[in-house]
Amino acid sequence: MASSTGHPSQVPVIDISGTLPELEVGRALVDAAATYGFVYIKNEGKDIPVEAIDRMFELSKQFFSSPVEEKEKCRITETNRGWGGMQTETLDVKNQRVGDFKEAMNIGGFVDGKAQQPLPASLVDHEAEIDQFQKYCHELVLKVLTLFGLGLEIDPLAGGSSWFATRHRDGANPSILRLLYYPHLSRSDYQPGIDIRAGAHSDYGSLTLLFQRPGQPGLEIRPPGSDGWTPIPVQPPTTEHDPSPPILVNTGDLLASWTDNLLRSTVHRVVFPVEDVADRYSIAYFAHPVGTTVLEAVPSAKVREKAKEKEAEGESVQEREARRAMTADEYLFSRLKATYLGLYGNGKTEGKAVTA
Ligand SMILES: O=C(O)CCC(=O)C(=O)O
Ligand SMILES: [Fe+2]
Repeated sequence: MASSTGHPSQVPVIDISGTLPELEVGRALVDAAATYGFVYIKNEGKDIPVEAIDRMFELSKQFFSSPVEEKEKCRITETNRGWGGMQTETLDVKNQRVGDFKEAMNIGGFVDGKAQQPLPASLVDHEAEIDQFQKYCHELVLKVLTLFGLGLEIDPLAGGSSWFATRHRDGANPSILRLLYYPHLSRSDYQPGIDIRAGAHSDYGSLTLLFQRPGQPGLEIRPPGSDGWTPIPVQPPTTEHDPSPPILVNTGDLLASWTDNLLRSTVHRVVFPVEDVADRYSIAYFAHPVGTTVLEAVPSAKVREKAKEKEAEGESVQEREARRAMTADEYLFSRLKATYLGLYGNGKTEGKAVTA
C-alpha cells in the first residue's frame, strides 16, 4: 500500500457565500473538481449555521457513547439505514486484512419530519434537529450543483445552471446523512500497514459533504494521476480562524460518469495519524439525484469535449448509450451489486459501504 507523500494538499478553499462573482466561483469549483475531485467550502456559518454543525456532532457523540444494546436495536439493514459497529465494514475489500476501525450510523431522508427507520433512544427526541440538518445539507448540495452548472456553462435552453439541481430537488432519492466515529487506538496496539480507519474507496453518489472537527485529522486522497496519498488537513491555511472548519465537498462516481469524467471521483481513505491521540468524529452527507433521473448527456460543451476523449480512449457508442439510458437508481444498484454482493443475497455480511 502506498504511504502518504506528506506533500501539502493543493485542494483549494472556495468562498461560495456570495462575496465573489458567481460565474468565477462556479468555474473555480469545476476546476477543483476536475483536478482533485475535492474542494473545501469556506465555512463562516452562512450556508449552515455553525451551531447546527456543532449540535450534530454533540448528538453524534451522545449516540456513539450510548450502550451497545441501544445501537443494536437499529443495526443496518439492506435499506442502508442504521448502525454498523467496529470493523463490520471493509471499504477496500481487495486490500484490507481487517475491517475499518469505525462505527457508522446512516440516517436516510425524513418524511413530514419523521425518520423512516428506527432511531435509537439517544436520537429519537432530536428528530426535528436531524431533519433540519439534512435540509441544510440538501440546500448546500443544490447550491454547489447550481454553481457547477454555471461553471460548466450548461446550455440555457436546456435548463442552464439549474440543470443538475432540478434533478436532485424533488422526489425520492437515497441520500444519506452518516455519523462516523473512529475511536483512537493506542500505539502499542496499532499494526502499521494493516490497521486503517476507512479503507481506500470512492463515493458512489453525486456529491458528498464532509464535516470534520479541529484536531481530528486522518483523511487522505489519491489525486488523479498520482499513486501517493495526500493528507487533507481539517483546517487548511487561511481557514484556521474561521468559526468552523471548511466543509469538504467531493464528487462521487455517479457525477463523474455523468460528466464523462470531467469532474473526478477521487479515491480517499482515513488513516490513524502518526500522533494519534484523539478519537475522530466526522459527518458525511451523501447526495444522490432523484432515483428516476435518466443520466442523459450533460448539455455542456466542456462535457462534450470530454466525451470525445472517452471515445478516443475506446468507449464504444453502445457502451456510452447504455450508460446514458440508465436511471440514477439503476446506476446505484448496479454499483452495489457489483461491489457489495453481501447485501444482495450471497450470504456475506461485510462490505456494506453502500453510501460510499
Ligand atoms: O470520515 C471521513 O473523513 C471520510 C468518510 C468517508 O469517506 C465515507 O464514509 O465515505
Ligand atoms: Fe468516502
